[in-house]
Amino acid sequence: KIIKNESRSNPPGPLGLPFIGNLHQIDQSSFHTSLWQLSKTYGPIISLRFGFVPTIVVSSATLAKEVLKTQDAIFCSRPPLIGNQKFSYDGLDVAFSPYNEKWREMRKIFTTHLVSPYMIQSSRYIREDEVSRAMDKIKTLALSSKNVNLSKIAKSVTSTIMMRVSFGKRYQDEEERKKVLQLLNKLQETIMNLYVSDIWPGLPFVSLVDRFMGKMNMLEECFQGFDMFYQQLIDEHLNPPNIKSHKEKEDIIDILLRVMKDKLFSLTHKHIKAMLMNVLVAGIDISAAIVIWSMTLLMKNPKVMKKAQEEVRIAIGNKGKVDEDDLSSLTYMKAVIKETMRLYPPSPLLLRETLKDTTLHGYKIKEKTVVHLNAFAIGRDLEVWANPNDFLPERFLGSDIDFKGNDFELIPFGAGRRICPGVLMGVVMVELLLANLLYLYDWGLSNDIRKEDIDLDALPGITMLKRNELCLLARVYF
Ligand code: HEM
Repeated sequence: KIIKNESRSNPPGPLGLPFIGNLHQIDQSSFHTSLWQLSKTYGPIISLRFGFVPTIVVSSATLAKEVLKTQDAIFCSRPPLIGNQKFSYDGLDVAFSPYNEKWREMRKIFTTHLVSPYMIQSSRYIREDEVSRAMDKIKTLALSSKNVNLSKIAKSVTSTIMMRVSFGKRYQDEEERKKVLQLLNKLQETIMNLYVSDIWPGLPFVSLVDRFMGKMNMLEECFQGFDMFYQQLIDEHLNPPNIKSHKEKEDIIDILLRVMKDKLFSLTHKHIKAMLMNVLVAGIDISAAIVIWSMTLLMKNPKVMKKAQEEVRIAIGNKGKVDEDDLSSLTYMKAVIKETMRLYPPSPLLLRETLKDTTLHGYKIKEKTVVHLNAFAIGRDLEVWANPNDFLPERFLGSDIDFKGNDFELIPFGAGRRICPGVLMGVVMVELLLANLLYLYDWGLSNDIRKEDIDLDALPGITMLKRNELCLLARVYF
């Protein structure tokens, strides 16, 4: 009788096996789609068990509101997974830290110093400069009828911008920037690894198994690569070389070292490195992913492409480039970006952990339950979206729905206490790059490819990146 009562108070879900739970029912290479499929069978709240770890998956806007607003104070922590712990210097950062006083301090530093409106304004010249350099590169390719690898270009732009903003120098040395991009790819891969220690915490020898399987080495190697890179940059900032020629305005490392010196917060170099990790991981891949998915969907929907190009070309006239001041007038392009993030939210799953026992949708949820909010599934929820599989930016015209954390059917940046603090910085970078691509060039496919052939496959990882690079032909319009 007791067992029956207990099972009724748990959210529904597929029956698991002893010891492994539901691990065998999930496709790790496409975690969010796998969870989405399960939600179609079991409903907007499912309970799963990965090894010993109780997990729930939330896949409707109504329940997302309950989790991210009504009960945000209970659902606002993050689970201490092996990979996240490693890359956050054991939770010294903002993104992976559990919810506690220290996190509040770090988040305050992040929002008031690193991604504040002032910081966004003062780094504007960097974004405009980098986007304009990328447009010149595309022009050269266009004039010689060579393919433009937009995936490469988008990552190159977002990485150069974020590295200039963070470290105060422009990485002309391709090798060094490529090394950082490679480390970021490795991070995406290692962080998605299944660690035995995460699945069966508390069992003896689990960490030895992870070690034996080479996973810890991979993690350590990637982490050390970043750590050495950051340390070198911090040292350079503490003992700057005499030649000041390349020094830009105050960068993120300068700011954090200043905060450390002012002793307002008890910062160490490790805290600084953990925050740099957040800036790079969040700023580079995610912003590039949005631009690449937008261009992919525009290529597959030529009418939408035409409308977006007409808008920007009429708004900008013969000026020759789109500046950040011009972005506010590009209503249709902004709708294109929203629609892209509805279908391809670059962080498809928001990861949370409960701080105490609670009740959700009539079900009992225990303290330290891992929670996946499936933004991907919510963006395709038939209850809230008409024709969810169609790419229709028009649905956002004249609609108040935004991604600022108040509309729970569209949560590419999350919501509540843990909402992305970098929204403004990310969005302006995405809009500036996309607007210039649409304004300056007409885009086409090589002869042997039809628009139907462009695939929509995604790579596994915490960021949903397009698996195959998007290569297009550009024709100079201006
Ligand atoms: C443009 C694209 C971006 C998207 C779509 C995005 C998305 C997200 C999402 C979904 C979360 C988790 C929110 C939650 O759990 O509710 C997040 C957190 C975070 N993002 Fe972003 N992000 C973007 C850009 C940036 C940028 C440019 C930065 C920094 C420079 C940044 C820094 C962070 C940090 C530090 C967190 C952790 C917040 C916390 O846990 O308190 N993001 N982001």
